[in-house]
Amino acid sequence: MNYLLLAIRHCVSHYRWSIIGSLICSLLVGVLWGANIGAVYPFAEVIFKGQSLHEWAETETNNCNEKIAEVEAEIADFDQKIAAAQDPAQISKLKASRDFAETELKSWESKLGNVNKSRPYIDAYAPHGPFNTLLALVAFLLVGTVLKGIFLSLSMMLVARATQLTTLDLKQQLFKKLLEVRLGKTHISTGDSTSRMNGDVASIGGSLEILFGKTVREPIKMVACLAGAAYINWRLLILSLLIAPAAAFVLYRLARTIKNLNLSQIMINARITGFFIQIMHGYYVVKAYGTEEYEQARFEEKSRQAYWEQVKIRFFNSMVRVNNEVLGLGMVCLSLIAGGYLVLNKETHIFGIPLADKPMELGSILAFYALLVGCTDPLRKLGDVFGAIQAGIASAELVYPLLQMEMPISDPKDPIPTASVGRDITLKDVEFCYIEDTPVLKKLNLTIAQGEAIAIVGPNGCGKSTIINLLMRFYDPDSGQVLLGGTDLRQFAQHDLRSKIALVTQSTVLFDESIRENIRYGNMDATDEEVLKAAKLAYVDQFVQTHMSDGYNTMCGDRGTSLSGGQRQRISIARALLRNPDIIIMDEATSQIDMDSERLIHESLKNCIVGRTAILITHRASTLKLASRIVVMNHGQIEATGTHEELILSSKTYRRLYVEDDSSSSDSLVEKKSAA
Ligand SMILES: Nc1ncnc2c1ncn2[C@@H]1O[C@H](COP(=O)(O)OP(=O)(O)OP(=O)(O)O)[C@@H](O)[C@H]1O
Repeated sequence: MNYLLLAIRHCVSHYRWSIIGSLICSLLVGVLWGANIGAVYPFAEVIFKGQSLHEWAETETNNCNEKIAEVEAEIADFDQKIAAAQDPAQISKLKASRDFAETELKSWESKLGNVNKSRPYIDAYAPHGPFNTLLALVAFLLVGTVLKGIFLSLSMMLVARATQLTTLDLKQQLFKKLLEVRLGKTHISTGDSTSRMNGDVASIGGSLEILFGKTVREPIKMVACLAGAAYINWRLLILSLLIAPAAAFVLYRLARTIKNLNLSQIMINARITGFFIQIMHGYYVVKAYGTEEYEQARFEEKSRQAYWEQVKIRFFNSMVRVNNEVLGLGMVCLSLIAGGYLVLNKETHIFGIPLADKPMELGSILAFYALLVGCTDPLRKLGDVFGAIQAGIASAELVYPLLQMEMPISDPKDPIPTASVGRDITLKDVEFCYIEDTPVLKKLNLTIAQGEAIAIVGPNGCGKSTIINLLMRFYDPDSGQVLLGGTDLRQFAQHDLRSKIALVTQSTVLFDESIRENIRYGNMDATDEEVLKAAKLAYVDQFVQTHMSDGYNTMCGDRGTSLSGGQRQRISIARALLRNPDIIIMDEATSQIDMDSERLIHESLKNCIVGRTAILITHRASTLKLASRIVVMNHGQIEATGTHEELILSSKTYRRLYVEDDSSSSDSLVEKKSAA
């Protein structure tokens, strides 16, 4: 419950007036519910005795006075007998009977007091004649029900406002957190993130709505009924509630089981979501390799697990309902037996246990039963929502630890502005591994002077992109330092650092927005003219004018899939150019550019890197030519540094990658690399 309490606290502290308003409305609903059921008492009195309220009050007053006189006489009799008695045992028995008569006297006096209090109102307002009284009661029931409906609706609206706004806040916080904590070595899968954001937040919102709605309203209704029943006969009520502790224990055990089942269900659903997203992304691979049936079978296996968990949850939820219905029925049965015995035999005791001060009348026992039956409806409704609350508790146990997760990559308290340092980059004794004991970078040292353009080459998996990950501070090194202008990157605010860098990655990521907006992503403040200028420089304009019917408004599709690989890369280069960065990083940024465009784009890249620190990870000879220095990496270390000519002589890895084929052909270089 702890984590759900955080959601409750948020809801109450941020939307307190809605919650207070809903509580007041719920209270009124409860009172009206009890009052409507309590109306059975005068209704029964009128129907069974054919009296108006005036006559009833008259009869009650006379009846009470008679009873008071009778009991007073009894007490006086007991006093005489006690005074005359010798045997201590008999005296104590007489005293006990006298005490009981005293209680009965008080009860009649209290009833007389109540009747006397209500008489002025009955005299002033109550209708005359039994039928008119009946009509007034029916009108009271109708008005009560309409008012109850109005307050119920108000309460539901106010609760919905508070809980939906809390859900919205939670989504915002979670979105912000997911943007932060997926950096570094924290592994949060897409399936888990999606599941937390959609299913779990909605489940928390749903259980808050129930908690502030039904779980407040229904118990108030129950309390109103129990209070009415206690007013009629509290001893009989306690007897009726004897079954409650056992039912509460069963409920407690069921709660734990349902919560654990919900946790496991959420995990399975997250795996299904992750699997589904993966298959949708790899749709054409599935089709091309004809693995539909295989994937269908995998999907079915995962879905079946979820199905079984769901069946178990449904079973235990139904047990809650059964438990609550047994509790409700048990209460009514116990009171039926005991109350029936008292009324039929005009008794006040069962097995010597006093259950009533005076013999119960038909009207009061009927009202008592009606009030107990009035408790069973809220009990049943609470049983129905119990499972949803347990699901909310389980979801909160997954969402809140994520929200409280420390940022794996954090900003310093007093960040140094990047404007105050140079743009030279140094990697000093950098060691890094993604998985423990599997080093990717090993004591790596590299310096890139301000304004220098270097190319990094090396076989697949040697750690080139990992250097970029550290430069962008997507990860921090395990040991050693990455420095900008001599200052450790950890001393800068991440936003400030990244604002100085433009990154073009091999797998271009475009959003399902227009081409214009995808370019503008590089600088959200750029004007349309600036966007167009960058687009022209990156040769986006060329294909937009000839191929795109909607021009720059053409939508790029889900992850840019409506465009070709080369078109996507050009857009991402335009995006980088628009950023006007101090440092430019190109990770295989031109691998999909066609031969025609290659020369033109390289002209624009050449202009782009002038005066900037540039890091080019490339397999293309033409891009290599843009660099003043080439760094050769192998097994997470720098093997050699130099110009193309120097490296041919000094580096075995470089020779293996670039010289054994015709180095003037960019195509052959790419092929050679792909085979590596
Ligand atoms: N997120 C990750 N989790 C675990 N291991 C990773 C992760 N990213 C990369 N690696 C591993 O780190 C090593 C270096 O990867 P990196 O992407 O830096 O290589 P690269 O030189 O850029 O390769 P390529 O030329 O193929 O792009 C590889 O062995 C890779 O499997």
